Amino acid sequence: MPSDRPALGLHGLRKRFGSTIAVDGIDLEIPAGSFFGLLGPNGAGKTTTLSMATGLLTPDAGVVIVDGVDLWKNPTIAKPMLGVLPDGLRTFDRLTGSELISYAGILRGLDPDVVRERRDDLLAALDLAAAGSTLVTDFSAGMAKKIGLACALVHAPRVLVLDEPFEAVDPVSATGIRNILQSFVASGGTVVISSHVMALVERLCDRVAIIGAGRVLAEGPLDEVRGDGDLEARFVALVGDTSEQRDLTWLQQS
Ligand SMILES: Nc1ncnc2c1ncn2[C@@H]1O[C@H](COP(=O)(O)OP(=O)(O)OP(=O)(O)O)[C@@H](O)[C@H]1O
Repeated sequence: MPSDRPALGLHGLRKRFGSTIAVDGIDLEIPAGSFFGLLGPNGAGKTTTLSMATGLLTPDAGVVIVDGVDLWKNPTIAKPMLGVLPDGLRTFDRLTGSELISYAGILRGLDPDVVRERRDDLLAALDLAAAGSTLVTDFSAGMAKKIGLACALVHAPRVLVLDEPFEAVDPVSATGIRNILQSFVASGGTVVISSHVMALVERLCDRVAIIGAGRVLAEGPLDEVRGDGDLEARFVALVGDTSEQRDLTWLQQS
């Protein structure tokens, strides 16, 4: 059973890169057992937020609490509770997919026999048989995403934080990933994803947050955030269309 304690709490998170304020005071509580969607336009601060929430990027200010443990004060206790799929993080590209999953498992302190068993399960479940013996450097974008997901899952963490897990993944694989994540949540696990695909978020997530310019614009149960319309309409209403309207007449073919 999920506990009453939030699986992940972000309190007053801030991050600035030079003159760019990427995250401007984000507060979010993600209940245990929820499937949480983090939405926002390009450059809204999703990746920066998730990087700070998972110990990959030091916040300028703020606190991250994983199941009651302060991540930045007690990383050795908090980090093993997380399974993280970062966005575009470089990895060891002279390893095969299979070796990379094993490495992730060993790094988490798992017994080698357990690692082997889980690695084979993950390669099969994520349809990664070919990637198992392919060097990371030769991966397609979708293969890299799926191996990254396998590395995030191998130690059976309590909380999965996945930055755009469905990006570049084919529809059959996406169905497999959806099934894995949904049964993880049904068993009491917590999933946080960022995504630009509204239909997917509406289908999977029970809670969402929409962020813009590094701030939370709306947060809560999916039905409350989207209100009477759909999520895309709410997203556009909150974020606004900032693109300049121009007719690209030079693009017209006749
Ligand atoms: N390492 C960095 N150095 C400088 N600026 C950065 C860095 N990382 C992010 N930014 C800036 O911080 C802001 C937020 O970026 P971030 O990648 O968090 O947004 P995002 O919501 O994940 O965007 P997208 O949907 O396009 O992936 C942007 O203005 C970006 O240019």
